[in-house]
Amino acid sequence: MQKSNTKISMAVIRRLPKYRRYLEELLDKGINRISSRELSKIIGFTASQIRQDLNNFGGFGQQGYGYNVAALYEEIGKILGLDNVYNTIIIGAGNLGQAIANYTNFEKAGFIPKAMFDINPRLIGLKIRDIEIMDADNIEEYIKENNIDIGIICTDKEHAQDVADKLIKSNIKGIWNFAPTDLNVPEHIMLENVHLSESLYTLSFLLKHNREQEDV
Ligand SMILES: NC(=O)c1ccc[n+]([C@@H]2O[C@H](COP(=O)([O-])OP(=O)(O)OC[C@H]3O[C@@H](n4cnc5c(N)ncnc54)[C@H](O)[C@@H]3O)[C@@H](O)[C@H]2O)c1
Repeated sequence: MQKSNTKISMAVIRRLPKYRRYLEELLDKGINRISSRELSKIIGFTASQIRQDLNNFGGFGQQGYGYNVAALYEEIGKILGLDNVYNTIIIGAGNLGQAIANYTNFEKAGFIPKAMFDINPRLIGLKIRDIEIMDADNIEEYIKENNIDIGIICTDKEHAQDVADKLIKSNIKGIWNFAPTDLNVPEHIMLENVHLSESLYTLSFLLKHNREQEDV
């Protein structure tokens, strides 16, 4: 029973992949039923936080029984849209772009890498696994002809906004941005940033101040 999740806070949504990861581990161990208290022990959120989070989506637990791990895992996957398949392209076929192209688990989760794009003539025409690196001049045409949902930006930060503008013009739906810059995108484009250096500098702070990390 899934309620509309339009009003769910981003804080809750950002916890869902973690729930799903722990539930997958439980399934791998053959555990099919878990109480919010037991889940709390392994995941680190309080039991009431867990109940509150999952109630947002209609609640999957039953008093005295707890949660059915497989059902909850599947439902969270659906809420996250992981029952869909997404066509993706990677723009910037350098170190990071190639690493992402080589990481087959994204593909297994339904994020299909259809092509890569670069401006470097030495890269154009090469393949990473079976994914061809194409000339960045052809991005817009390719997106329109191949029903691409997500553009993954792996260029340097100086070119990232130009690339984003091209993606937006071609009616891309989502952008996964790895360049360390804040992109300007219209509201209808879903944008998710991965700023690795910010995470590293947070670790630096934690080391310097010897503070334990807290989940918010
Ligand atoms: N490699 C990492 O682990 C890492 C870590 C943190 C952040 N990042 C960020 O990710 C991005 C990529 O890093 P990298 O190490 O892969 O860099 P890289 O220099 O190896 O690759 C960048 C690629 O983007 C291409 N490019 C530049 N402008 C382009 C355009 N307009 N269209 C298409 N391709 C274009 C370049 O030719 C190059 O091949 C950078 O913004 C970097 O700051 C990378």
